[in-house]
Amino acid sequence: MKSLNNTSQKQDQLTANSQNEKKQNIQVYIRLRPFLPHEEQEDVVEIKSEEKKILIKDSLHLMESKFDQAFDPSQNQKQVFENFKPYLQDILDGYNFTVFAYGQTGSGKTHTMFGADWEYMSGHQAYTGRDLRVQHQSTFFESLESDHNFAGIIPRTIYEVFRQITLKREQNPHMQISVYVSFIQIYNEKIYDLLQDNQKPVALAIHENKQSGMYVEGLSEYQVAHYYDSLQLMRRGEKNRAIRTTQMNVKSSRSHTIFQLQIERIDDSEYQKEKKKIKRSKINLCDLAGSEKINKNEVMGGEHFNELRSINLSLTTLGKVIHSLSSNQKLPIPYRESKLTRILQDSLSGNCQTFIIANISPCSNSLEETLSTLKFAERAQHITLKIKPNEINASDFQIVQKLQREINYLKDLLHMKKKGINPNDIHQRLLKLQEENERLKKTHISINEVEKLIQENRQMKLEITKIQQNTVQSMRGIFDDSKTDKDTLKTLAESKNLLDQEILLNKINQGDQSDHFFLNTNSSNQIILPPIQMNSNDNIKILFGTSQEKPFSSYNPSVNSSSQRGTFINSGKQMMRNVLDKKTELPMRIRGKNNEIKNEKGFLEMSNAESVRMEQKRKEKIRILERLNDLERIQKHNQDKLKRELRLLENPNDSENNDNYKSVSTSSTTNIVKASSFHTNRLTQQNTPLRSSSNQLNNPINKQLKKYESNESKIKMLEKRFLQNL
Ligand SMILES: Nc1ncnc2c1ncn2[C@@H]1O[C@H](COP(=O)(O)OP(=O)(O)OP(=O)(O)O)[C@@H](O)[C@H]1O
Repeated sequence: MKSLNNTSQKQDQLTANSQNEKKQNIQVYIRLRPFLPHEEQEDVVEIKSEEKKILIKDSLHLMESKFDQAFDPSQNQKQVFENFKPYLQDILDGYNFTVFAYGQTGSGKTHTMFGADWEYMSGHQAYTGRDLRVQHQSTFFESLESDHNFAGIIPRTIYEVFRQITLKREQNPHMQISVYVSFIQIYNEKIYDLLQDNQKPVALAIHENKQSGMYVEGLSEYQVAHYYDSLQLMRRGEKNRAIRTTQMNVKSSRSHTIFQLQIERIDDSEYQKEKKKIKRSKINLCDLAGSEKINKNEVMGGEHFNELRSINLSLTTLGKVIHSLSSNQKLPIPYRESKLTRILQDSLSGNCQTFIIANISPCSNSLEETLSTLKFAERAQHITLKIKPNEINASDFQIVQKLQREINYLKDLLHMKKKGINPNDIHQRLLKLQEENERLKKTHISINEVEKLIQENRQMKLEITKIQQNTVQSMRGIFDDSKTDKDTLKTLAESKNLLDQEILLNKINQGDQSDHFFLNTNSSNQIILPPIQMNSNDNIKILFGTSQEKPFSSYNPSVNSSSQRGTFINSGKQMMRNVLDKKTELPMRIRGKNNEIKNEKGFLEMSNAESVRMEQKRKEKIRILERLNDLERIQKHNQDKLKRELRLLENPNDSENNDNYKSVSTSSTTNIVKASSFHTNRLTQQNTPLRSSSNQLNNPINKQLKKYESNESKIKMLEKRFLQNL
């Protein structure tokens, strides 16, 4: 099969309208997947890839259709991607790019977009060998150049974008290019962020504005510096995706997903400074949920039925939108009837180079669905899009942002007025609150001694935390100094306890600086433990650095020879340190209402094992904090008692304070002296008994002190129990 392998061919299809504007039809590619092992091999669908045609022939149908490309089952992932590659050359010039995979359930959409399914393949005859699987998997991570069969369009597009960025930077070092990744899921007609905590899914809303077109409010956008970060985010999202086993597919995607890359490019060179331009492009890579007929004979749960209804609603709307856009009559376009069409509105009718991959199955029992997919694909071919680069002046951008802020401020004022609140009132209230705070602070100073005690308690709390940490370390530390580094690594790989793994890695980090142990590192500064140590996928420790510290800043995807690669590899220990320090954060921004952007720190998972470890740590932290809160409550109770005591001493005639004081025979001054000496004693040597004149036992202060001491011992007991429980 010949692919569209050069830019000139592509240019033929584009009609220059104005200087940078081009007209282009939606490009439609057909991909026929191979028969799966359990499927009966029949000869009803044929692909003539040279002629870009598909032929359907069975007893009832005979039909031939031509598309922009037609891929037969022998064509691998790399060959398919080669057809998109030339279009990605424009991506840094501000052109938008969308690919979506459409087709019946089980027709190969996820395979095409993401890549081969490792888990499923491991059970496959041809891929049962664990070593072979591991080998393929690491190929997938290491270099897409040499992987032909596994990685799909999404990883290959990311790789290509970063390759383009490297080339652009080589040409112009003043070029500032930022890449942001987000990952959306549309499930049951609700939009979710696949990169946020999947335990608490929050449905997000879509908005539109002139600056950025359609956008999802609250969606996280992670800033990534290279291919590996983006790939990790892709895998994190994949894990959070809704899937189900259906009659047609063991792992059927029940949601539409859109993996987004936003690229912002600013030329910062001197001669550009006056008229600095920002070029922005958006890449949407969509894996649609598969169309599936409701089978009357299948017992289907309510949830499954709802999924199907939502999937069918959005796919029917997509069909209607395509029909309206491709027809000559001016029909209303029902974008708003589903979330999918609303999000894809820009890609379907606006300023975007759009590609549809129509996936089909070779089986005769899927023929009806195949024909419906082909009908959809034929219509989509007729849609023409006007494409131009997204470019704005940097100064315009700043002005727009400032205006946006002002608008928001005015909106807030309006909102307050509507609610009957005078903004001046709010200011007054704020001032009063500040005054009140000042007053409270002063009162606080007058009970200085008590403050000291509080300080002491804080110190105690710190010590408790320290003890806890030491206990955790000593209880969990399993490493043995006499072990060789190789043994240490072996223990690490075999260890089921993730915390043990971390401690061991820390030991390696902090330990002997000479190269006693051997770590495999590849071209991309990944660390791979030797295969003999692999018991499960989790033991393959492939660790990634992140953009902030740039541990892998010398990463250059364009370099292929292994000798050149060798020069990139730092010391393995150094890299481990990079990974184990708090380097798991990426800059992240979240789009708010009215296109405001909030900058935050985002977390990037290292691996499945890593994420489990993080979760364990989080739970541990919560548990410890809860315990500490308990302790703090008891301490506070004691402090309050002491405060009351002190107040009483300062003002002994205050009858409200305590009736017991009426019976105190000694003078108030004496008591004050005693109380202060107690506090001083508490601060220096806790167990020094209080010396007083006569009726020690009857003295109410002593009674209180006794109570305090008994509470103290209670606290100690609690601490002890707490530490034992750890
Ligand atoms: N080109 C291909 N080569 C080899 N195997 C393939 C190919 N396309 C699909 N498959 C296999 O077919 C099965 C179904 O594919 P996949 O899950 O990608 O379908 P899908 O269209 O995404 O389904 P759904 O809509 O239900 O999620 C998988 O086991 C996949 O590995």
